[in-house]
Formats: sequence, C-alpha cells, structure tokens
Amino acid sequence: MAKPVSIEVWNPNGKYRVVSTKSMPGTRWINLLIQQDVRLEICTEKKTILSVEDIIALIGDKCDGVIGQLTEDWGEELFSALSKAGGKAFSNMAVGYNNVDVNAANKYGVAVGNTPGVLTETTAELAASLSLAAARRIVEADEFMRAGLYDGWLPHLFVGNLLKGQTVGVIGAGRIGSAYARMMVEGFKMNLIYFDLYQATRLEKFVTAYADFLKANGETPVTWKRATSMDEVLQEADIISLHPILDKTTYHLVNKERLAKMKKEAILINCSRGPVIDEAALVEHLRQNPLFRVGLDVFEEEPYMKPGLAELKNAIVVPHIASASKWTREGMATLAALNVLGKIKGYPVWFDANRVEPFLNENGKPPAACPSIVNAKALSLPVSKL
Ligand SMILES: NC(=O)c1ccc[n+]([C@@H]2O[C@H](COP(=O)([O-])OP(=O)(O)OC[C@H]3O[C@@H](n4cnc5c(N)ncnc54)[C@H](O)[C@@H]3O)[C@@H](O)[C@H]2O)c1
Ligand SMILES: O=C(O)[C@H](O)CO
Repeated sequence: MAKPVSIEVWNPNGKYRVVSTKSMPGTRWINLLIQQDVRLEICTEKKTILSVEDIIALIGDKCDGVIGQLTEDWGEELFSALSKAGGKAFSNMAVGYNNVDVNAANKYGVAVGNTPGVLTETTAELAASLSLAAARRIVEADEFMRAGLYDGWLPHLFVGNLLKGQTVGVIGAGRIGSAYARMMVEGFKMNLIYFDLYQATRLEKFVTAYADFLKANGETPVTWKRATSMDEVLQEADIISLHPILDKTTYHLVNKERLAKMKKEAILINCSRGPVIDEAALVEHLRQNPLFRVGLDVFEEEPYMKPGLAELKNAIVVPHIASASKWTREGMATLAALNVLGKIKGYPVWFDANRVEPFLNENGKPPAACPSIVNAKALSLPVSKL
C-alpha cells in the first residue's frame, strides 16, 4: 500500500483531474488549467526526487493527466497506472525526455509532451558562461580572492585562454547547439567546427553572413566547417560543447579514447545530459592534464559527482541550472501544462514544435493545440493547421 503524498489543491470542483509532481515557477500555467475546468493537484512533498511508488500514489484511481519532471522514471509502471486511472497525457517539464520510455507510453496510448524552444537561448547562455568561466579561470580566481591570497597584480596571475580567433566545436548542432555556436562565433569571433547527424543549414548561413560582414569591414572573417566525424571536432577545436540528446548512440560519446584525442589545453562543456560523458574517465583525464578544463552542468548519476571531481581545480561544476532563467522556467511550466490540457480537451498537436512563441505570449490566449507531443505520429494524433 503506497504512502499518501502531500498535495496542494486548486479548483477542487474541476471536471478534469491533473497532477503536477512538483510546484513550478509562475502562476500562468495554474490559471490556464483552472480556467479550463481542471482540478489541479500539486505535490508538496519535501523530497526532491519522487519514486515511482510516490507518483503512483499521486495518480490515484482517477487522473486525466500528469505534469512531471526529468528526475522521474516514466516507464511501464507509471504509464500503466496512469492509463488505469483514465489518463491520456503526460508532459515532462523539460525538452529532454530520456527519462521517459516512449514505447511504454505508446502501448498505453498516452501522449508524451516536452518543452522545446523556450529554453534554447537560456541553456546556450549557460554553456557560453561556463566556456568563459573555464577559459578565464573565473571560479579559481574568485576562490583565491575570497581566501585572502591576493597580494597584488602579477604578470602570471590566472592567465587563461583568449577565445577570439580560436575554434569552437559543437557536438549536436540542434536548437541549443546552434544557439551556442552563434553566441561564440558572433560574440567572440571564434571559428566553428560542428558535428551532427544532420546539416545545420541555418547555422552555416549565419556564420557565412557574419564572415562576409567582417570581411567587408576589413576584419579577419570567421570560418565554419561541418565535420565528417566527431573525432575531427575533438582534434581541431579549442572549446567543445556537447548538445546532443541522450540516447543509445550518445551514451559515453566522450570516453577515455576520445578525451585523449583532444588538445591538452582544450575546454569541454556539457549542458546536455551527464551520461554523454564517461565521468570517471573524465576525472582521470583532468587529473593527468591539469591544463585541460571542463564546465559541467550535468552529471552521470545526478545528484552525485564521480569521486574526485569536486576536488579538481580544472573543473567548474553547477547543479543542472542551464534552463534556470525566470522567463524560461515559467514558459516551460506553461508549455508542459498546455501539452496535458490540450490532449485532455482533444486539441490537435501544434504544427511546429520549434515555433512555440504563440503559447508564451502572456497577454494573449494560447492556441487551441498541444505545443509539443513527441509521440504524436505513433499515436496518429491530428496536427493543427493554424
Ligand atoms: N542542462 C540543461 O538544463 C538542459 C537544458 C535543455 C536541454 N538539455 C539537453 O539538451 C538536449 C538538446 O536539446 P535541443 O533542444 O537542442 O534538442 P535538438 O533535438 O534540437 O538537438 C539535438 C541535436 O543532437 C543531434 N544528435 C543526435 N544524436 C547525435 C549523435 N549521435 N551525434 C551528434 N549529434 C547527434 C540531433 O541531430 C540534433 O540536431 C536535450 O535533449 C536535453 O537533454 C539540457
Ligand atoms: O532537458 C531539459 O529541458 C533540461 O535538462 C532542464 O531544462
């Protein structure tokens, strides 16, 4: 028998019952749900990561949809429980959905939503922040200052890397990888090399246009190259940022052998998912190569770090905060809520999950559609023609 889980209830007499496994930023998402006859139950349990058992208790006997988090294990057990309770919709409050077994959701006919687009620039900005912090050794210098060790300017004090004219490498040039690449190319006049399974045409056009602009103004133009292998990026780039999805093909994409191919003074940034890097191999590589630096937002076994990582001066570590800007987190909550609401109301799926702005306009009514359902095709859901 599952333990009861503490909740906060909005609109107790609502016709549809939706559960959110966490309190989320902002109030727009709450208002959008309760205005459409939803009884909303928000879990207020103190523990950060809910177990499958906790979520089954939250779902109960009747539940139309659930808004969940990337820390939860959405597989056979949960989709079966949701389906038994009459549920038709689940949405992650995240773009990444490697915590969701989409095949299990398909089996029970549950639509799975995610929140693309609204976090693209915010996440790319954190990757850029980590790149700068690592290149200019900002965290080490801050610790030095606070420890009272600064006794005057010195020619060798915290000398780092100049980004201008160096090469930035991007693995996974989708929405976030491309936004990061544009920031580094335009902001710091870096040359670009990228690897993706698909051609990043818009990104290539952007860098070409920027190069033309620089040339026309008498400056050295930036360059770009689409690598034919990931190893080419590892060998040529000075900073490498990882932005692929996590799946079987990207698990331990960066391993001991690949780390060895990188420049001795390279910088590696990861704002995608922890298991994309073999973290134990990374700790060893950082130990052996003190000039190699890393900026990590995500870890292989969150919330833990592999032994030794926390002690290394050449590692900057932050707790999975890449999408943590107020506007973005409120927008993620809105998109997740509208995914669930849209499915409950029988709305079609929005025609382009990369163009979700109409759902985020706080002064307007959102379109009558689910912003992003990843298994729309598998479930043969109708697509909005708006
Ligand atoms: N740290 C955070 O807080 C945070 C925030 C947002 C997103 N993310 C992660 O970032 C990921 C990417 O988000 P997005 O919106 O840019 O997704 P996206 O789908 O637009 O981009 C992912 C790209 O990875 C490429 N890719 C897939 N497999 C590859 C492989 N084997 N080698 C090279 N490239 C490959 C795809 O072709 C695609 O272009 C998410 O899935 C999520 O896991 C993390
Ligand atoms: O996938 C995601 O969206 C992140 O990890 C959290 O923003």
